[in-house]
Amino acid sequence: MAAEAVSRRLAEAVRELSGAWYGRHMAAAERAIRTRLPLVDLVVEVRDARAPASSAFQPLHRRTPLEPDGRRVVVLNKADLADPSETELLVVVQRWMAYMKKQRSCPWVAAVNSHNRESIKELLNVVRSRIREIKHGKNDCTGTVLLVGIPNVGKSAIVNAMHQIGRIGAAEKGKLKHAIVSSHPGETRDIIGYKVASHPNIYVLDTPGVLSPRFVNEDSGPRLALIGAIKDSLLEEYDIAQFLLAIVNSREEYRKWENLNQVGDNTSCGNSITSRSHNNKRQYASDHTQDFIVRTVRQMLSETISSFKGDLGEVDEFKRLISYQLVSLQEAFKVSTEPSEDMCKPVAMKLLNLYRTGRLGHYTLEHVPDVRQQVIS
Ligand SMILES: Nc1nc2c(ncn2[C@@H]2O[C@H](COP(=O)(O)OP(=O)(O)OP(=O)(O)O)[C@@H](O)[C@H]2O)c(=O)[nH]1
Repeated sequence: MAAEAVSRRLAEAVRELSGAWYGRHMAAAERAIRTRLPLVDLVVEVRDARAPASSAFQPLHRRTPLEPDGRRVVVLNKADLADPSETELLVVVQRWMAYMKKQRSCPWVAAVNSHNRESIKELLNVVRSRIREIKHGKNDCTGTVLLVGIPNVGKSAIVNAMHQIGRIGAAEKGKLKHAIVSSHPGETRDIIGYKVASHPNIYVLDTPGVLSPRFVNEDSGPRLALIGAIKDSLLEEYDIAQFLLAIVNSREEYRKWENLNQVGDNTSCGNSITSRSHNNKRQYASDHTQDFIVRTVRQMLSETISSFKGDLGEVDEFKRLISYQLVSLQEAFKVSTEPSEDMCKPVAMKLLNLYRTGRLGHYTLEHVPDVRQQVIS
């Protein structure tokens, strides 16, 4: 309840923006994507594994979808940042639903980490086999794939990885292109094609991120702000950081940070989505415990939650803890500013950066039972 109150405040701030993120450029991109939808063989919809429902690409769902051909693959990217057990469960549930329905209209769902070679290879295999199916097994054909999604979900990172890993000829390797990857949303401005495979030839079109001005769900705004799909500059970073702390304080992850100084961090989750099935050392993500700042921040958060004497079920008490944590974090981050300057902003930005790069643990913001109905239909 108390955490929800913090979330509601951010939801209001997002609502007050009235879709300010949806500018002329995004509207033009949406039109261009719609024009291409009927022309391509396959659509790969990229979502954020931490918010699989809120990060759905609305333009696909508002109009007659691509089904019943089932020419859609849903990629839950940034699986390394989500709670691995929740992502795996969602993928399994979704695949079962597809199997039970025995319809090709259910999209194939894959959890991916675009920084992980094996993960991208698996995705390439799925795309390749889908294209072969659609082209009736012909190897000498050409397939086109439209990669769509909201801003900052990692479309360009995926296309770069597929382009580099895809089995294209040595001569073609010299012509490798690079899509712009950035931690800020809205960097991709044009639709650009990349060859990712031969026999059959497969071209993937990377598209600009499009986030609809209105969300289906009231709770989506804060989640989309936290995962970085909405430009931080449109909101107060401090509000987003408070929402993040509300989540951290409500989950159990901090308990693993209690004894950081004594025995080292035993929170190593690795990248269990992709690492479980492969024995490649490089697939294990760092748990960042060698990073002094990360350790200090985790420890500080753990201590402040454990030692808090107030009632965390009470909204005011819960907010008091968050305010206290944000002040304590100034020291942990070694933020020093002039007395006249606002210390909150740099602290909030640093905290968000830790979360968005997976250094503050693995949090899925939407749980499987809640999203199953709406998530991947
Ligand atoms: N941890 C992690 N970070 C990722 C992953 N994929 C992408 N990123 C990061 O997410 C940020 C956004 O990636 P982009 O590829 O630029 O996202 P995009 O969807 O093309 O963004 P737009 O240009 O806004 O449409 C970058 O900082 C990437 O490094 C992933 O699987 N895991």
